[in-house]
Amino acid sequence: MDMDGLKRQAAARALEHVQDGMKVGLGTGSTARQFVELLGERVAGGMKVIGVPTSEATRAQAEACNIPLTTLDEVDRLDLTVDGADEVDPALNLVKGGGGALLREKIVAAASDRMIVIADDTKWVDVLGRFPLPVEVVPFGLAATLRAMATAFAQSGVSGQMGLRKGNGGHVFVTDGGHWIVDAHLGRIADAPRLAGLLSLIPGVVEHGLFIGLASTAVLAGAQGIRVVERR
Ligand SMILES: O=C(CO)[C@H](O)[C@H](O)COP(=O)(O)O
Repeated sequence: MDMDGLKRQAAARALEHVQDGMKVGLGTGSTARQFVELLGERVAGGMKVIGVPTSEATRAQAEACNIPLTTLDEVDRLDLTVDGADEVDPALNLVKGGGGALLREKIVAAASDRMIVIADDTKWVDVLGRFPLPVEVVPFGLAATLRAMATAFAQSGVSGQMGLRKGNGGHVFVTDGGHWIVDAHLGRIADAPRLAGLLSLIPGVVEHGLFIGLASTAVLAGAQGIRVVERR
């Protein structure tokens, strides 16, 4: 089966957890896209749910699928968020933000009673860090923020190149929130919670792509079938 087929399988399994009347966070990326498409089919069939999208791209897709939407200004908690990830480790800590939506993704996940991560099984890693860590920053004072990030890396025992993410045409990639993203090539993050805490202390860092203790379930689709991992 091709990658899209695996992503769809994971999305379909997560859909089994969506019940009538739920408020659902809608993730971003190619795997979350499969979930939104399948949810749209359920809505067309009469299921009553209300979604909160984690990006403008997901909002556009959900609207096209006629999924009713709301915001976190209008509802308090969400029952469930279903989102993809760039990496998942055995503690269900994640690297996210490959699609640049990490800030809204984390806000929505943190407002949810449960987060189910859906992915093909290439995203499963023993230790986070093979995928470059996205860090959303404000443009003002970028050099100072990069220096502070390098210090945070050293204090948590990692190092590596940092690069400002470029989008189409080589222009700086701008997030839905109007910020920039620095991708940090760290290789191996032995203590992800510590690094997450240190990055959160830096004034110019808006948010980082380490999702610690947010995911409760991972649904991983591979050639051998689907594996469901619950956080202990
Ligand atoms: O964090 C994300 C977007 O900010 C995505 O969930 C992550 O990049 C995985 O994307 P895909 O499902 O396309 O592999």
